[in-house]
Amino acid sequence: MSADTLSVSILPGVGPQRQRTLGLLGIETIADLLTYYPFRYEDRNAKAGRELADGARVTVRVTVDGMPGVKYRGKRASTTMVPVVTEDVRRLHAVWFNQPYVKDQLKPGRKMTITGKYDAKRRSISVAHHDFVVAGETVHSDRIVPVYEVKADITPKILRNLLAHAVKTYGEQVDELLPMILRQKYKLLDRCPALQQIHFPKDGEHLHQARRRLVFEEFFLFQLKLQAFRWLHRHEQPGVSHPIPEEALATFAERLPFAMTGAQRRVAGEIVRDMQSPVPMNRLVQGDVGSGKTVLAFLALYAAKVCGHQGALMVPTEILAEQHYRAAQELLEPLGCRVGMLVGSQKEKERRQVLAEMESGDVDVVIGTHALLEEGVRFRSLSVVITDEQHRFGVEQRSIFRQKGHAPDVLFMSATPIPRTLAMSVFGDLDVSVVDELPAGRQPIQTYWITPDKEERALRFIRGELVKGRQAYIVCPLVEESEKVEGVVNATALYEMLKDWFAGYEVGLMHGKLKAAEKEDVMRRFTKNEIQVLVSTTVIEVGVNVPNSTAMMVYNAERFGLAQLHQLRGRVGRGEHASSCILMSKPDTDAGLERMKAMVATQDGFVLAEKDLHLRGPGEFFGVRQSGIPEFKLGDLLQDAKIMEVARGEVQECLRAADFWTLPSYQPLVHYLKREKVLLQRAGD
Ligand SMILES: Nc1ncnc2c1ncn2[C@@H]1O[C@H](COP(=O)(O)OP(=O)(O)OP(=O)(O)O)[C@@H](O)[C@H]1O
Repeated sequence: MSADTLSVSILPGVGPQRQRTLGLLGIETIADLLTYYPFRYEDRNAKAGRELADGARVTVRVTVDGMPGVKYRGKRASTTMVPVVTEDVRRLHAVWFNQPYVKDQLKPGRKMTITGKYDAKRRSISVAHHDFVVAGETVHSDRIVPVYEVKADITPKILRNLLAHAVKTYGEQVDELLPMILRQKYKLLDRCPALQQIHFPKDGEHLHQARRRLVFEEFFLFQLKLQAFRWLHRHEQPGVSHPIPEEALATFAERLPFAMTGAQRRVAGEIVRDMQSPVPMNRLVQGDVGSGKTVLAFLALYAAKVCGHQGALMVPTEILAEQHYRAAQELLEPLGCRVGMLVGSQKEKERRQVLAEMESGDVDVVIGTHALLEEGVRFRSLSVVITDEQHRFGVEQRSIFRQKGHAPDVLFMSATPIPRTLAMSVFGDLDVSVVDELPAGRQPIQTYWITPDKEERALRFIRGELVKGRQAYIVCPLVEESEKVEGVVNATALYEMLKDWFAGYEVGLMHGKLKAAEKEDVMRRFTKNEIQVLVSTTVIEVGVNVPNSTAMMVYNAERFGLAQLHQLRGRVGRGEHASSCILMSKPDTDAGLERMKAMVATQDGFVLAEKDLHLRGPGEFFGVRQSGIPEFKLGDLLQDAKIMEVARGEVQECLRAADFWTLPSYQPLVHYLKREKVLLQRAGD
């Protein structure tokens, strides 16, 4: 068995309790542990007293130079202070907060290495970490020290011990995935020394080399998954060719209550061309919020039916499935398409019926959630698969979905503008269409940023919209009181308050903790204008479409990222009426302030995404749900963009080689693809 699959429970000192905590940190196997990377490093190489900079976190070697004193403030708070002298004879004070017990160890003449923040005015260091020097021994802190996220009984020290043991015992046994030829070409460390150095770096240069190797590996494997998926897709001939008659397209366009925009027509043309070809389609449709992507998805589903096949649309939430189901029924049923829906919360009887209809071909189009991926879900002849907000479904899931048809055409829809600087390397495997035009007649959304003292004025403004017959969303970060965070509004309390405020109108409450049926009911009533004000958490952020809503107010707007605010704002301005978005916040950071300003300044999702990326860095930008891209453990898409480019090119080369799937040196990669379910194992493999 390779170390990749061994459980951490084989490590000394890991009993059931620690194993559980490790599990909470996402560490189950030895491989998980070895790739549990530090989130930062501290340079604990000792500095001389004269090199200390005010406010900096520093490490110095000192000798205790007097008696320690402890002052108590109240029952628990204490300050322990002792005079010390540095090796270059500067006198300072070392200070410990709330650790009175260190006093006993601070004997005059004792040598130690302390790390902490230096205050030049007081000439003191508030100690966060100390190590006493035992005669003749080198101190462990005199180097670059990794800092990990830890939890409960897994302290930094325990984690480090486990890592030391794992690296030593199993480091040699972890699978080396990168082919030798690439390691040589780019002078990359082997995997074992790289893991050793990333956790226990000898110095800055070793750390740099370790990181370079592991980031390359991470990006390479990411690209491999993407591109192998596409490769298989293309080579699994024959795909389905859809000879869509011109008249069918014309009929579809006539049924629409509006004329398509130029951008919609262009993208529709690209989709139709892909579908006509026997090479399976693999296309991403990117479009800003409200640009009208849904109709393009429906067109593809309809085209499948016209050609005698079936189409499926998979969306991330039941709210969306329900919304698209209703819209698809309205548009497609008069065109002779039978539409079905499959979601997790359906009653067994309903579910069985729709499953039977899908298998027999009694439904042509199915809209659903993850439930579509389950075993036992079968189609008579699935030829088009569409996933909305594709990033929420990994390659593995796409692969499972694809197996339910015979090399079906695949279309991804995304409302997340991925900054152009990154799109190339991240969507390296897809053809991309951009719906870069909003439907005619849309009025710009007026965005206001206000401070909380203007809350009443804003609510009065919203009432004004209701009087005009419009509807409103009021969004806040938390669901209920129990999650209480100082100064942050929760939906349940806000709902209670606003019911009175908007007396005479129906106020609804929506959040992720409601039962599926309740959510559906609230959403249906809001869509029908039986509810005028919807108080909600961010569950409404993706795709919800109620064009009569013209006002949105966001409480604690500082708690949301730019991309998320943009998505939220996109829930209004979807019809002919002028709309407004009021962001209420008192940002306490510069970045928060910048976000508010950016939201007021522009409505262009691409501009905002670029800004967000630079304000927060890719880690956080891509970490949020609305992102677009998986999180990387180590790689940083901005800083390491070059490595991603190179990895992408190398993967292309590998896959181009005729013998990729059989050559022994690539076998570890082929096994990796099987393990990751990109390459589904066939019986007998
Ligand atoms: N060409 C058009 N002319 C007028 N209205 C349109 C046009 N295309 C779409 N619409 C309408 O615009 C609204 C938004 O469209 P849709 O829901 O498809 O947006 P979307 O691109 O999916 O946005 P989001 O990503 O925010 O969900 C819908 O009410 C839709 O009926």
